[in-house]
Amino acid sequence: MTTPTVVLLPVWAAGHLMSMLDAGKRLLARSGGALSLTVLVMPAPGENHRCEVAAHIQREEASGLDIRFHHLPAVEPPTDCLGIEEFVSRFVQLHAAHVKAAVSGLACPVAALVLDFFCTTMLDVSRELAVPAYVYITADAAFCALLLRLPALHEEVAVEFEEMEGMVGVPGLPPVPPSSLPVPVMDKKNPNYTWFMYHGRRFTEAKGVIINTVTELEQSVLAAIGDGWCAPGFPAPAVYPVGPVLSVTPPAEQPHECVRWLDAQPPASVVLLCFGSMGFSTAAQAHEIAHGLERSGHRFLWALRGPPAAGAGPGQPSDADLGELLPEGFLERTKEKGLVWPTKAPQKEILAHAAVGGFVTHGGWNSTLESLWFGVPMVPWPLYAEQHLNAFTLVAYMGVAVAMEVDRKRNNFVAASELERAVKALMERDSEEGKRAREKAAEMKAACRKAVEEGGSSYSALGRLSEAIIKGASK
Ligand SMILES: COc1cc(-c2[o+]c3cc(O)cc([O-])c3cc2O[C@@H]2O[C@H](CO)[C@H](O)[C@H](O)[C@H]2O)cc(OC)c1O
Ligand SMILES: O=c1ccn([C@@H]2O[C@H](COP(=O)(O)OP(=O)(O)O)[C@@H](O)[C@H]2O)c(=O)[nH]1
Repeated sequence: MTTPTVVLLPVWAAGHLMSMLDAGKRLLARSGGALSLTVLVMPAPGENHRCEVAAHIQREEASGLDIRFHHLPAVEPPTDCLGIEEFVSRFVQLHAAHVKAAVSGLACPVAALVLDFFCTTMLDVSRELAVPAYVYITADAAFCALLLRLPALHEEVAVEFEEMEGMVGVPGLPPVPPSSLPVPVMDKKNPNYTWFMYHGRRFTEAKGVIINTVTELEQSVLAAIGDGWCAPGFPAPAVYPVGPVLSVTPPAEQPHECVRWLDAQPPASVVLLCFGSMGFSTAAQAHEIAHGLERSGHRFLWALRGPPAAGAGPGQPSDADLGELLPEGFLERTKEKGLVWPTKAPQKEILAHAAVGGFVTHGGWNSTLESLWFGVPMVPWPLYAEQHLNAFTLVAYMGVAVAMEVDRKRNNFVAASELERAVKALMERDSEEGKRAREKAAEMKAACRKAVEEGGSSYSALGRLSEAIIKGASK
């Protein structure tokens, strides 16, 4: 009989697709040849994403691993969506018939369907085809716990969360300030919110949730999910914390200009500022950052992107026009101390460099895991998606970051004085706050590395997952 296959259904966003593919490859290796991998590829909406996805797939196909890519037919994207979560969820839903046809048409037995958390509408397909389904969470366990809890929270809190008295209870987490909830949760009237509730409710129908996190990082939250505390009255999903799932590639033969600059800096002296694939600064905000950095006196590597160009999509920052974005004379005054990089930077290579001692980050989950993998403490500056929740957990729960005041009502504005304070608190040897975050980040670096080694927590979770899938396939 042919090897049973695990079918992955990722969404096209790089931070989702790559994470899921890497998790799938680890599962493949852990199954010892008992499973193969099939990836269903939805044609990404938008030329940019299509090219990015094609490049990733080309690289994977050249790797010689037992992965088959099955390209689904294109569908007409919905045109009346109010936000990204609604768009992604509805766009995925329109692929139901194609996913069903693709899965039922596979020549080998299908052991499991693994769905990105935006794809829970496909749980109907898995039920119709009697294929066990798992949900893959590209973010942390705290995000998973909140989504599981959201339908009940919705009933308990009649007003907008911002208007409620007190804190939000999420099992396993310290009380969460309403101002730290993810963007789509901040407006109950928006379909994005309804979709988040929908996905959270449907997580309980899956055989299990696979989370890109590490047990040692989120022990109490993972226990709360697994014990059914997040959605009482519904089946508790089996939990598989398999992270950190990151693709850390060997350094390039020709070191990048950022890396060459770092080579000339003292150990742990540089603060990196980088804001994910969608983050950008207006000129007003860039001025505040520049003044804050200059006044902090610390060395910096700043990946600066500008607002999307006319005609570009909302999630596509432009390469920075430094003359337009930075204060007069800033580059000249700081040329001995800093580098401003005006386009996408090689973030993982930078974080791996011994000269980097701190990271001001938008707090996307992949960036967070990369920072912890290299033991770099953070100052979170949340911008979009679930990043405000991440910022809270990094500071108040995991203890690996120093807090910074971000004005959510003013487009996540940070004043120069506040950035200066946070950078000093993070970087200075005699700062108690910084010392705590540095020690905890170093501890988590060790925990992350141990987790993926033989016998480690994530290695074991992957083993349990592989066994559960193989057992399900043989039924
Ligand atoms: C988690 O909830 C949200 C996710 C996203 C989101 O959307 C998205 C759309 C694209 O077209 C391209 C992307 O790269 C992309 C990425 C993305 O999520 C990122 O996922 C990471 C792993 O989960 C990480 O946690 C980051 O913080 C996310 O930005 C968008 C969104 O609202 C804007 C969400 O609520
Ligand atoms: O200038 C940049 C910005 C981002 N990234 C990478 O893009 C990913 C961002 O993922 P994350 O989940 O942090 O945030 P998102 O961009 O999805 O919001 C991470 O792997 C980063 O290393 C990068 O290499 N250079």
